[in-house]
Amino acid sequence: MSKKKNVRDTALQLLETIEKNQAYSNLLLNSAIDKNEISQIDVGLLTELVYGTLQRKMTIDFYLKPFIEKNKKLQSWVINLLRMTVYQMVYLDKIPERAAIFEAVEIAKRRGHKGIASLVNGVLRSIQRNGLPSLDSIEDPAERISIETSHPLWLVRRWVNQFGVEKTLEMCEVNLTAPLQTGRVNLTRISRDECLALLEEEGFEVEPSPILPEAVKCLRGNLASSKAFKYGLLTIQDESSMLVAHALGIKEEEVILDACAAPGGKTTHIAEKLGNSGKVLSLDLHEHKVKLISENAERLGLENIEAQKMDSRQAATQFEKESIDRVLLDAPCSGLGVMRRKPDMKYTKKEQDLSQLQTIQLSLLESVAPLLKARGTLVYSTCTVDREENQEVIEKFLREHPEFEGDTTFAKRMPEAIKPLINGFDVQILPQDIGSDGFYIACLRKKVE
Ligand SMILES: C[S@@+](CC[C@H](N)C(=O)[O-])C[C@H]1O[C@@H](n2cnc3c(N)ncnc32)[C@H](O)[C@@H]1O
Repeated sequence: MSKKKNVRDTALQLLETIEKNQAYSNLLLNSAIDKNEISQIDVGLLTELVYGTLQRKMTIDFYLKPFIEKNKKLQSWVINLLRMTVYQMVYLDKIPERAAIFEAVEIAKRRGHKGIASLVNGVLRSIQRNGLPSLDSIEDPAERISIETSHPLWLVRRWVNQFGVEKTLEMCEVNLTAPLQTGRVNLTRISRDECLALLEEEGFEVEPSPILPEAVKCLRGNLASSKAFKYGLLTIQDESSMLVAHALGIKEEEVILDACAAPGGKTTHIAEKLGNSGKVLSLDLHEHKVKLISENAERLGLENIEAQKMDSRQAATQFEKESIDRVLLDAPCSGLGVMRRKPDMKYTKKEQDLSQLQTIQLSLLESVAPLLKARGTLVYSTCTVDREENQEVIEKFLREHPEFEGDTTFAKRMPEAIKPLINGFDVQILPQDIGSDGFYIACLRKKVE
């Protein structure tokens, strides 16, 4: 049997690669786990060390600031080692502080030399002895939230402007928690109760969601490894994403266009709601992603999906005008609503990214709008929580397109838990609202001319 790597060495290596190459933490972590380099019992700790250190990076850097300022030439691996160890000392109850410090000093000896090991030991012992500096000295509320919850200041200021201090703090705090996995039962093949029973038989701890009739919450286990998933009875999907197919108000036999469809989470839900009748035209820009839509359709036994590679900004030239009953534009976006799942995103996103995205979002809407039949429904959605990509896009689109209006009947199609959040014909769900990802949905209708 090959010798397994030390879990903290591996975590440190991943933290460095993520920082240097701006690599995605989830992909790197999965690949390290798949390579089977660390022992199975260390998988949980590796995930905790990498995600936790990333999640709390700005707070930890505040604690480490005096030491880093005093030792300006510290190499990046030493800083990451200190971060990872402070994370264990402050946030992980199960690891005794002295054990965390001992492991850090051993790594410093292995990777550096005696001098570095002694510096690491000195910094960590000093924190252990003197405690952490207080955040009370930070007077500005946005700066305080930024350091306390480890979110970039530009983003916190933006959110404070849009949602106020209280909601921003709540959102940032929820972003630090681990998300619950949810699944969508394929009701064309099995009832939710039957699916729950199958999952329980396999040892999963699951319960029905009180929000949507097809949703299940997974409290223990990874649904991706279940037989229900393998045999196409289940899709892993956040509940906020499931709302989209409800917003569309689908009727059997209709033709629905999903303009940004990969990997097919919403396309397959729409196809299920069509009861395998009608047709879903599913487009995506990238060939390899289109393949994912087809694979998911096949796994779920859905035969009413036509997936094809297309730049949907050209869709108006590829399909007949007014030929589609309902259109979904689940637009490419900044993903600020799913930060819980991708902590590295907090440090790589730039404010200017948001306005560039608005241009793309508007041109996609522009292109799909003529394809819709009169009285047809157009749903625009994103997994972000920013006005510039959400309400502003819809306001601009409606200003340019008098043939469209907000569809206020949309509220009737939404579950009770969402109704208080609805603002006429759109809804901005924040991650703290119903325990889902942050998500935006607007529902428009084409008028009869
Ligand atoms: C938010 S994701 C879609 C998620 C998908 N609706 C689901 O539920 O699984 C946005 C998708 O838009 C695709 N995309 C971006 N620009 C596009 C374009 N111009 N035309 C078509 N697809 C595009 C991306 O490749 C990405 O897969």
